[in-house]
Amino acid sequence: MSRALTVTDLTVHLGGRRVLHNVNLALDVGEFAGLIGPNGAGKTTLLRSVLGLIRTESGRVDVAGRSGTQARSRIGYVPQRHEFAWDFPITVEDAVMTGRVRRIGWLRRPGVADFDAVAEALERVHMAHLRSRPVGELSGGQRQRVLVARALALRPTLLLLDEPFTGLDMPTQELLIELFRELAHEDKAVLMTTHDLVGAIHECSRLCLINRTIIADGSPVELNDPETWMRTFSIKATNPLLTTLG
Ligand SMILES: Nc1ncnc2c1ncn2[C@@H]1O[C@H](COP(=O)(O)OP(=O)(O)OP(=O)(O)O)[C@@H](O)[C@H]1O
Repeated sequence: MSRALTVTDLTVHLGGRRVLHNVNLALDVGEFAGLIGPNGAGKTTLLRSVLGLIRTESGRVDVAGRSGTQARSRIGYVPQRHEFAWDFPITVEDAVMTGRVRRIGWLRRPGVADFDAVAEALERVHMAHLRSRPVGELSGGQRQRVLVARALALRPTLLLLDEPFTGLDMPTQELLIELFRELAHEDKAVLMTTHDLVGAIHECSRLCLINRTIIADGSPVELNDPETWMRTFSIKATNPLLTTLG
């Protein structure tokens, strides 16, 4: 099993406040991990730090044994849906091709390999038949599938997903969860933030509980101590969430 991601002693300050403190996390190819924590816990900040989009105070990020720009070229990122410019007048195929820009270079034209990667990514999310549709005409579920295809077009080693199920109906959630599991079984590691705790416990092979730092990390079965969940979410022992999670 090869290591896809290593985060070592990562500390991040934003707006003069410490948002992440000494975060340590390691993920192997084959793992489908859920990054779980309350609002403001630093989940998105951690993903954006791994992507190199946020200046870190200290610490180190390695992707597939590399750091810096080389490492980032191995990451596929699915941002929250509202972060994409859906009113931009481009087709589904063009939107997915933007995922290849780092590989193609800003001023070059896409080649055969790029069109192949885009076609394959669209097939995987069942969107090939809509490749010529303007992105502004898509439903929420279709938009989410475009974002996933855009990340896959890069053929990444590590896939980072920021709340991919928000506002999706059950069939679309099922299609995506099945895809994420398959991708992990192939040659990737998948790290997903989610507020769907029950779903994460059922679907993820690993859970990373975070509240500014990693509170606990293990398989859903290993994380059976209510104290851990109480610390992560700052809740009392009587909170119904603990009963729901079993
Ligand atoms: N650009 C910024 N400048 C200052 N503070 C920021 C900035 N971005 C995020 N923060 C703060 O960092 C903390 C972590 O935010 P982040 O979005 O990473 O949390 P999260 O766990 O993803 O939350 P949620 O579940 O609500 O999406 C929050 O307190 C937030 O207000």
